[in-house]
Parts: sequence; structure tokens; C-alpha cells
Amino acid sequence: MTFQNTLEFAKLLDSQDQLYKYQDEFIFPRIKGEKVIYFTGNSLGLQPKRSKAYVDEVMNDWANLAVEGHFYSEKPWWDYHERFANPLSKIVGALPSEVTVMNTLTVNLHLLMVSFYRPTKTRYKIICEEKAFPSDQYMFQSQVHFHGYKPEEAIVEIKRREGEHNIRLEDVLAKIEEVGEELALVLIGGVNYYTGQVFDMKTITAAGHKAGAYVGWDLAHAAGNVKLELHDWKVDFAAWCSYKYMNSGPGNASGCFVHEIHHNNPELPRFAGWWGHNKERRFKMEQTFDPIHGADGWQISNLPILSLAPYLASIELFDEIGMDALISKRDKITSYLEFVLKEIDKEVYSTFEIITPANPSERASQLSVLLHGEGRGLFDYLMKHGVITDWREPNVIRLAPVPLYTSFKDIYRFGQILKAGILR
Ligand SMILES: Cc1ncc(COP(=O)(O)O)c(C=O)c1O
Ligand SMILES: Nc1c(O)cccc1C(=O)C[C@H](N)C(=O)O
Repeated sequence: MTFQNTLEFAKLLDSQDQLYKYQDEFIFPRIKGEKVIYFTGNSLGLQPKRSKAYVDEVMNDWANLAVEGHFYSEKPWWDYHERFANPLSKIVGALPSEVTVMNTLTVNLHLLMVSFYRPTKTRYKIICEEKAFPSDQYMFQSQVHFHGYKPEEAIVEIKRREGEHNIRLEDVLAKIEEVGEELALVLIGGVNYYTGQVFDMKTITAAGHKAGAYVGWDLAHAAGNVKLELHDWKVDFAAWCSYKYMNSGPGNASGCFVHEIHHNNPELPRFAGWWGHNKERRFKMEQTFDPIHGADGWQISNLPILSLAPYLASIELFDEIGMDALISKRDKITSYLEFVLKEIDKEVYSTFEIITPANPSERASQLSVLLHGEGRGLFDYLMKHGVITDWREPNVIRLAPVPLYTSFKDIYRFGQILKAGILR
């Protein structure tokens, strides 16, 4: 399709968009009475209107039933999390028994590393991406310290080539082969938070396994954003936060995946708690831990129901729409944003550069723009004029046109505001 940078054309695209109506499911902040153009759903998704009723339901059950709510509320709390298994499994391409919700992302990755990072004298290295999200870097460093290694000997970063913004698949595969028998674990962000690059998770997982390592994925920027087939790709484990593309609310619960081949493996150590114990026997208060056969067996504590409530509301919205419809709009609206950026760039002779891969199979809902010759002033101008983006040092703004609630008209309007901002 040949795009045009006009209001009429943006409206035409909106009229063809089957997801257009879903904007009304969300609450947008307003600046001077007007809804903002929200490009930071890759950091914190907007609040779905239906979330409040789910939270109110728990508050009411707590008020009216108190402790009895665990078993006798309409959505009993003791197995509330099980309502996520079906819809979540569809989002990440898993069996329902392979997914669970618990804790928060970095905590879950640590807990999963208890099972899947068990270094030996000869096989102790972790492969990750250069400039991974800082929390992941701290996690790797503290994990290798915990096992008695130094980060510089145990952590192997895959570097970008000189002058390039993204990591080449061939370099990931070469590094896996090079580290070979010393490789214990590959753990990479499925979508890089800074550039928006989507990694070829299937190929990298197979390569890690060929080298004899476990392979896990931090799916913070991937879950609810890209097509995942975690079961078929034979990924060992993964975890994600739900507050970005899944709109569950600030700091909310994480989801995790453990492949079924590991469900009945008594050799895998884990940190246990009563919520991972055989659920039929949980309240018999037995002494010996008997893990649930599934990702639920990695749970530790009983769940924060007030947090899960808005997550459930949002996940049901995803289930209604389906990942395929989301992805199809995602690709179109991201390409339209790319087109508009390039048109504005030509019009104002500016020098910004999109550092996200141009190849649609290597990107999803995010374009990161390096502002050569422009500084924070432009970012501040956008924010003041109703465009919510984020700024990442040294000079990048990230734009995530989330398909659930971004319209093509928003993209056109953004282009006009950007142009005025550059010419200010
Ligand atoms: C790639 C990635 N990893 C880890 C985190 C940390 O998440 P949390 O604070 O929920 O542990 C984030 C986002 O904050 C992230 O984007
Ligand atoms: N969770 C966040 C927060 O509480 C404050 C500021 C930012 C965040 C984020 O999630 C950042 C996000 N992971 C990122 O990609 O930048």
C-alpha cells in the first residue's frame, strides 16, 4: 500500500481498522482537555476502563466475605491465577500448564535461574546481549557472584558491530558456537528495550540447545507485542512483565513460562513455597514439598489478588481480540509511523535516524529515533504538546504506536507536532 502523509489518508486507514473501536476501552490522560497521543505503552500501558470493576469486585468481596473470599467469592482467590492460564498461553504460544503469574519480572528471572543456571567448573557462562536492560545486567552480575564467579569471566555479551545499532543474528550464533561447551545459559531480551529489535528466538533457542545450554527469554517488551511460540520453539523458560503491552497497571505481576519437558524433572532445583505445592493437599499443611506439575509449581506465595484483578481484565481483552489481529494492525501502524517520520525528515531537512531495524520481521511496536542535532528540547516540546514519548540517554526517543489504542490519525497529528517542534 502506498501511504500518504495527509489527514484524509490517516482517516481512511482508521476507517479500515477493525481495532479502531478498542481505543474507547482505554483511559487517556488529557492535556488542555485533549487526549494525549500515547507512545509509551512499551513502558506502562494505558488503563483499560474495565479494570476498575475487577478491582472493585475484589474490594467488595474482601469487605463482604473477608477470609471466606479465598473460597466463596465469585472468583475465589485461592485459584484466581488459574484464570490466566488459557488466555496467557495463547498470547505466548504455550500449553496452559506451561504458564503462570507470580511476583515481578526480575524476581521471576532470578527464581527461574535457580532452576536453569546451575554452573559447573567447566560449563558456567551466560550469553546475553550487550546493553541489556540494566535490571537484567544487575541480575546476571549478582547471579554469577552468588555462584562464586566473576562477571568478567562468566558473562559473555553479544556486541553490536562498529557503527551498527542492532545485533546481527549471525553474531549471536557465532558467539554461541564459540563459547560452546562452556555455555550454561543463553538469556536475552526477546525485544530489545532500547532499539526495539526483535530477536529470532526460534533459531537462537535451537543454537543454544545444540551447544548443550538452557535458553531463556526476558519477554518484557515481547509479550503481548510479538508472535511467540514458546512451546514449539522449545524455550526452557521465560518471564515478562504485564504492565507494558498487557496494560495491567504499574509494577504489576509478572507472567512466566516453563516448558513442559521440565515439569516432572526432580533434578531441577527450585525455591519452593506453599503455593507451588500440590493444590489438592495444600491445606493439609504437610511437611514435604510436592510440586504442582506445571509452571504453577514454581509459585512460592499466595497471590496478590488486588494486583491480579486488573491484569485479568486486560488479558480478557487480549483474548477477545487475538494476537493475529493485533499483529496485523501493529505492522501497518508501525510502517505508517516510519513513513510519516521519513516524510517529515525530508520536509524539514532534519537529521534524525530510526535505529530500529527496517525489516518488519525484526521489529514490532516500537521505533527508536536517534535525534542527531536535536536534544531534549524537542522531547520536551512533544510532551508539552500532548505527545507522550520517552527519552533514553544519550539522545533517543522511543515511540510505541500500540495497536490496541493508537489511531492512524494520531500518527498523522504526531507528524505535524514533530514538524512544528523541529521548526520551533
Ligand atoms: C527488558 C526488561 N527487563 C527487566 C525489566 C524490569 O522489570 P521489573 O522492574 O518488573 O522487574 C524491564 C522493565 O522495567 C525491562 O524492560
Ligand atoms: N517500570 C518502570 C517504572 O516503574 C518507572 C520507569 C520506567 C519503567 C519501565 O518499565 C521502563 C521500561 N522497562 C523500559 O523499557 O524503559
